[in-house]
Amino acid sequence: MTIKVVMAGATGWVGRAMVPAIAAQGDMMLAGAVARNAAGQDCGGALGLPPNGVTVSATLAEALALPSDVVVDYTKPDVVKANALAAISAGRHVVIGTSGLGAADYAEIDSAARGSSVGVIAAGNFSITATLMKRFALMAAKYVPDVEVIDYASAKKPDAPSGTARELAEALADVRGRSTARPVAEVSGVPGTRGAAVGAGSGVQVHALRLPSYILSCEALFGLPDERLTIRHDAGSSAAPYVAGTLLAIRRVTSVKGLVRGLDALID
Ligand SMILES: NC(=O)C1=CN([C@@H]2O[C@H](COP(=O)(O)OP(=O)(O)OC[C@H]3O[C@@H](n4cnc5c(N)ncnc54)[C@H](OP(=O)(O)O)[C@@H]3O)[C@@H](O)[C@H]2O)C=CC1
Ligand SMILES: O=C(O)C1=N[C@H](C(=O)O)C[C@H](O)C1
Repeated sequence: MTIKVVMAGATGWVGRAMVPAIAAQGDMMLAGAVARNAAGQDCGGALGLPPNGVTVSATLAEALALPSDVVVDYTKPDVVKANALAAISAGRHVVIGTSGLGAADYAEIDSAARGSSVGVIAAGNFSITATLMKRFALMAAKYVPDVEVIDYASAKKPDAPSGTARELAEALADVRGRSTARPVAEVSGVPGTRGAAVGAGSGVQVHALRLPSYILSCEALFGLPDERLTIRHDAGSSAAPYVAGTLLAIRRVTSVKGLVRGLDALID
């Protein structure tokens, strides 16, 4: 079966890496593309590639008027949830790369997907080394309950924390034991400097830095008396590392019902 894929955010940093990658797969075809500024243009031409016969739509609703199986979203944090729910209600499976959503949003998306008998795979980071970072951090959290997350991104990133840090903190909060840190409510001075708690229960403190020069780096810091462990991922300047994980999710999502969160759930 050929998987017909709609790429929402086709002209963006990740989308423009995904479009030729999808076209190069023997079991996939690009069935639609969404981006406002290139609306009406041939998608290949809009990316400086040979024409591919897919006309860019201004909205996902427009792209959903044509047949497709999977919608991939790499758009913006303020667009992704509505896109995902619209795709689900149109009976499409969804792969979510866009950041900005948390556990409550994903619970809603999961319920909608189950209601429509479609699958959703979402990952804050589709790169293999970021996924390993999450896996190693979750292993460490079983032994070391005191952990905090530092989230480094560019000065212009519109959301905080990043998708990478949010998924990591929410997952860490689910497995780690009781922190020995003084509760933030009992801290004097400027308690906000202790970061924000992300995740269930008392959460995991996340500290988001936004500075020119960073793409995305994420650190889980674990502390025990007289020793520390740092597990860190650094993203580079190309979108290439996200392509293979997103293609894997496109293949897997057609046999999923409801939400699967994290690329780590798809790899052994
Ligand atoms: N999960 C992962 O592994 C990764 C996640 N990300 C996340 O993915 C998201 C996208 O990142 P990136 O590719 O850098 O973003 P870009 O800003 O480079 O691209 C965004 C794309 O979405 C389109 N878009 C934006 N707003 C709308 C809208 N309202 N309607 C339709 N299309 C829209 C843009 O086109 P136009 O403006 O013309 O509409 C563009 O094509 C971010 O949240 C980022 O954090 C990034 C890398 C990896
Ligand atoms: O906005 C970005 O650039 C990135 N965002 C993703 C996130 O929010 O975690 C990750 C990616 O490495 C780059």
